[in-house]
Amino acid sequence: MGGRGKRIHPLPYADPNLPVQPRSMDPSKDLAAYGYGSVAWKERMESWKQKQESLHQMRNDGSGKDWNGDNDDADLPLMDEARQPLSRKIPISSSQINPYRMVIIIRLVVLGFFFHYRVMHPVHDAFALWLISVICEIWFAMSWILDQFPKWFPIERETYLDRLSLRFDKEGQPSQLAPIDFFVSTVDPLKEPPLVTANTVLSILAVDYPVDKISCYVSDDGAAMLTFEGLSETSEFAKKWVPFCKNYCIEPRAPEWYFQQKIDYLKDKVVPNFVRERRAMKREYEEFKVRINALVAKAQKVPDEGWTMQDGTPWPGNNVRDHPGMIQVFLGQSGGHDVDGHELPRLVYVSREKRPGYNHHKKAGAMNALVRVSAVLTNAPYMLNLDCDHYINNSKAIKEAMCFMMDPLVGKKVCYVQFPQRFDGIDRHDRYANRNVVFFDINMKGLDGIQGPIYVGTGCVFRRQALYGYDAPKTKKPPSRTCNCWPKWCFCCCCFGDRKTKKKTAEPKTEKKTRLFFKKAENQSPAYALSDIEEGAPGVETEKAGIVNQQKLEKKFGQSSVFVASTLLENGGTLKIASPASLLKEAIHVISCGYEDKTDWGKEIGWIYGSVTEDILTGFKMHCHGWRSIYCIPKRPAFKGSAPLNLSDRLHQVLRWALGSVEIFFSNHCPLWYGYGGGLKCLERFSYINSIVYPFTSIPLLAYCTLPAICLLTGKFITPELTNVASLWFMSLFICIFTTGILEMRWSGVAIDDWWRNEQFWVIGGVSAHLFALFQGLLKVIAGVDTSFTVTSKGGDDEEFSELYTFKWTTLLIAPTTLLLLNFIGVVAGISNAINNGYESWGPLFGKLFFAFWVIVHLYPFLKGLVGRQNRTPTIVIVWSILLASIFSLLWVRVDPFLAKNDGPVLEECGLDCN
Ligand SMILES: O=c1ccn([C@@H]2O[C@H](COP(=O)(O)OP(=O)(O)O[C@H]3O[C@H](CO)[C@@H](O)[C@H](O)[C@H]3O)[C@@H](O)[C@H]2O)c(=O)[nH]1
Ligand SMILES: [Mn+2]
Repeated sequence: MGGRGKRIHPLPYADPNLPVQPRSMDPSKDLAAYGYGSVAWKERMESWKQKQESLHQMRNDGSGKDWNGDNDDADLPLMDEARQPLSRKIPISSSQINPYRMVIIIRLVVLGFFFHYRVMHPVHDAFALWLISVICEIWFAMSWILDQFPKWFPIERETYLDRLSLRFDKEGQPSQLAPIDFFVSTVDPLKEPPLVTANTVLSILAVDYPVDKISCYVSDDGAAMLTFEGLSETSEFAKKWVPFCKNYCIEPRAPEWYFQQKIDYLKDKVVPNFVRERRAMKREYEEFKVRINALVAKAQKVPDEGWTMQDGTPWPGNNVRDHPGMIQVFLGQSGGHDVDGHELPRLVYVSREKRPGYNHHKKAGAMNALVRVSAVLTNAPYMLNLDCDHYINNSKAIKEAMCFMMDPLVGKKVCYVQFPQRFDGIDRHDRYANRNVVFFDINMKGLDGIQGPIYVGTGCVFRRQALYGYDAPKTKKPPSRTCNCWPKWCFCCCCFGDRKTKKKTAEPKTEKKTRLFFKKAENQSPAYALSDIEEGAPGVETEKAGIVNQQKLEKKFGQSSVFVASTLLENGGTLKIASPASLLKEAIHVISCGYEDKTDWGKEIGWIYGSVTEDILTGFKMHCHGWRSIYCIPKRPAFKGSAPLNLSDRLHQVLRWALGSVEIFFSNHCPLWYGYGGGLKCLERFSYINSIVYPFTSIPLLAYCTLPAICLLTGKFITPELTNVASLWFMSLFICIFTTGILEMRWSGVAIDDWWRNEQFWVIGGVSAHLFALFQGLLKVIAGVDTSFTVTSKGGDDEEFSELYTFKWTTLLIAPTTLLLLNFIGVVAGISNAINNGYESWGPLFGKLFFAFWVIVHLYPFLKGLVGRQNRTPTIVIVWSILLASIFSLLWVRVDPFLAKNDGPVLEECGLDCN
């Protein structure tokens, strides 16, 4: 991990010859955006209101002025439908958002008075309790502020797919939609079943987009022949599946989920052949599934001599930690057509080289390898990355993204379009808040009104140029990288041509389809020397300048002229003169493990290294470069994935996320210090800070959850006896907290149970996984213990929810279990004590019991998970009966184990010095 000294990189590539755009920072605009209640803010509100009105008018008379908020003064003349903006911002209605904002302000004021009271009124006979609780409360208040204010300007968006097709995809004309490369990452075929990956790949190949514009790259970090063979089977099955999807417009286009739908599949279907074809296809899919199962069964036991491929050669990836890079192209122009004779999208298997002694950077490293391979082979200007279990659920998803990316006005500044993560197969009550609804439907909408949502690792369409570490273009004039402003050596880039010309001149395939392409490590060298690229570029001077430039770029992007040349093509396209075989050779070169040495990969370019939550870091970097991102929520969820169902797996996932945040906190990319003076907006920074400091909240949370038990056991409390004024502040604070919650649910449409699950899991995760993450993170910083990326298993499709009830013991369970026990004991002790001491002691007890109750209800789903299903009812009954039994027995015997006398030598017993 880099030192903390080098934090700010004002202009990382200040090379005069490079098309670096100065950052688009407009201080006046930024101030206006964040000075709540200031004059500027009021003006902004006014102009917004005016805009709303004119917008309304425009809708009514159907004129097409650009009203996409980002370009206030862009004057598009009134034009026909095809020239209208492709998307629109929909602010939350003021009747919903204004009360919400008002309550937030009130809450802030009340909080001030609350703390004034708390600080001025220490509890003298329980000073430690008071001090700890006040510190915790201050911390909670601060984390509330970090979480709350990025939700000040929530927005939603609407896309116009019909306008997109009118403009770029007219019928009867060659489509002008931009090409896109799909990335799928997989690592362990046992935890991530090949059938799951196959479904994802099939949903990509069948997506509703021109075939010649899409390519699918699958990264196999496990170098598993099972994955490879699974993909080979998948490519064969795709020849039947893809035309079926397209002919009958079915959704979703992942067969497993399509056939599993419990809806009337004949609804809206009018083609007479459909029923017959569907039946046949279902059969085909079942046969395919069995073939995959057979592969999986075969892969259970590794033969002594390792795996052998069908042609008899040994599988190059037999040693997972030490193997060459492998690439295999399935389908595509020369890989056979579908059963209707149409072309299929390219499907590329990629397993990057692994050697001992190299840091492979987990998923981020895999993604960067794909960025380079795809740049060499297809170089689409956009790419979409998906985890192997996240299939395309809405075949129009890519078009949705293009409504932003290809919009001439909004698009240029957009680095990525993030879709919310949605899940299948979660238990109805979503016990462990797997759906994360609060995050995806509240926080992310809030961020979209500022600088855009954070990147969540999957379901995200990127602009390739934004991943290359460039600053965002200025608002007014989007950059045009035409060749006349470039040194001559770049001329050859222009003859790379775009895909369409390439398609026509495609060369005969030289590789036999079944042969896997890989190369031994010893003689890895660039397949293209600089001279190849410069062929035909006249002029010694310019040539020299070109070489210098080229060298600079190679220092940044690595030693591949083909790759470097590809980075200069803003609109994509590849080298026309090269044969597929030589391109594959180059592709092997760019996935070799030494390739990234001494380059900017993972530091400034591509997916950023240094954290197991590479996603936060990667998005953060782009926002620092002044890009904005877009949050797109189509009616039909764009992508769907799976989530860990049982308690232990879920806690481990949350542990990894929290650990990733702690890693970022201690890295030089910590949002608290990094990137000032760049393009990162203030509230956006708040949100990033929130997303990396939250594991630290686990410490005050743990303390706060222990307090009620201690209070009950000792008979002390964290506040002195409340005066009327004081209880007024307490009450108002409670009411404010409650109302913000309610109003938030109202504008976002999140249901109360989702919201409540989120609260519960915040406590459960907080006192277990986040706490551990903190320790592991510190261990990493102090002792250099490396962190690992444990993938979650993407369950099978066996018995429904059986996963939910599996119980696996892990140390993560200790802290919450102890808390639960302590609070139960506290309740028992408190009640029995009150009974012993007569009527007047019930009043103060009430507050403490409420406090303990708060802890117990938050941990309730945890208790359920602990208890499991087999003896679900009995065990809970047992727990409760133990509780009640002890209360009554204590009452009966009238002994009090915790209080010897009424006025308290208890303090020594609990170990707290409360004075
Ligand atoms: O060395 C590795 C480790 C993981 N992966 C892939 O990373 C993805 C995510 O792994 P998963 O176990 O499903 O993690 P989740 O917690 O479910 O994933 C969320 O959180 C991750 C960050 O921790 C993000 O990378 C993911 O995109 C996001 O969906 C999977 O496709 C893996 O195949 C690799 O390619 N190489
Ligand atoms: Mn996952």
